[in-house]
Amino acid sequence: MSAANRPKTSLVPPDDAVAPVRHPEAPAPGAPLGAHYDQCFGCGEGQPHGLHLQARAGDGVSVTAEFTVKAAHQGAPGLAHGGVLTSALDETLGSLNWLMHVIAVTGRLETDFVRPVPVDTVLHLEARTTAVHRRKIYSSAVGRIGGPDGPVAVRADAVFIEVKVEHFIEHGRDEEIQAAMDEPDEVRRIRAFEVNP
Ligand SMILES: CCCCC/C=C\C/C=C\C/C=C\C/C=C\CCCC(=O)SCCNC(=O)CCNC(=O)[C@H](O)C(C)(C)COP(=O)(O)OP(=O)(O)OC[C@H]1O[C@@H](n2cnc3c(N)ncnc32)[C@H](O)[C@@H]1OP(=O)(O)O
Repeated sequence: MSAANRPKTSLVPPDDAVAPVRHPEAPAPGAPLGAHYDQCFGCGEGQPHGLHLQARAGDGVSVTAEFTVKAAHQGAPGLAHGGVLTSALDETLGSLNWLMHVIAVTGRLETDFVRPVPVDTVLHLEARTTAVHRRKIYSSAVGRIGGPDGPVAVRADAVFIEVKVEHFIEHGRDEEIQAAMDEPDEVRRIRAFEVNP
């Protein structure tokens, strides 16, 4: 069966899924994770059009992040675009894989929009990995408004799929791949993940 015809993977882990394992060298709870790629739309500091999300490690395999909705993120007048909020959730969920020293891409992501999010609102994001099954990583996130304990405005469930570094080298545009390979920090970061405990 081709990948395009495969039935959607359930967002509920199978019975023989296992608990996620925090890597011994993962940043301590409270420490910032830093950007995984300077030009990333979600977290890259060098990306002028990006969301500039900065995730911090939590306990176990969990993270927190804040995202301020700007005027450039509107869908309806004065309200955040749902796709932008989903991007913020995707990035926050994606950063969880860093705590396990696993390189993974989003396979499936489902968002519930619970409350409208006005411009200038700070979205307080929290995400956690709940289970791992072979290459599949199951994670969930919520975004609250009005403070870290405020009401939930968005929530999402996702399945990430573990990939090798070669995934990016094979599929990425040569120009950007070459530039990333010329960055010693980027290469060190990504190569460190190839050796798992
Ligand atoms: C030294 C140079 C460095 C260069 C790189 C530099 C930096 C890169 C660093 C980090 C970047 C990492 C991540 C980015 C982080 C955050 C950004 C947010 C995350 C994203 O925004 S990321 C972009 C959007 N994302 C994609 O661009 C994926 C496109 N897609 C594919 O590339 C393939 O489709 C793939 C790889 C997903 C699977 O392909 P495949 O052939 O490897 O795997 P296969 O088919 O064998 O499936 C194996 C098992 O996964 C299940 N499975 C497969 N596909 C699924 C799906 N869609 N949903 C649910 N489950 C799925 C199967 O059901 C099976 O499950 P089971 O084991 O139970 O049978």
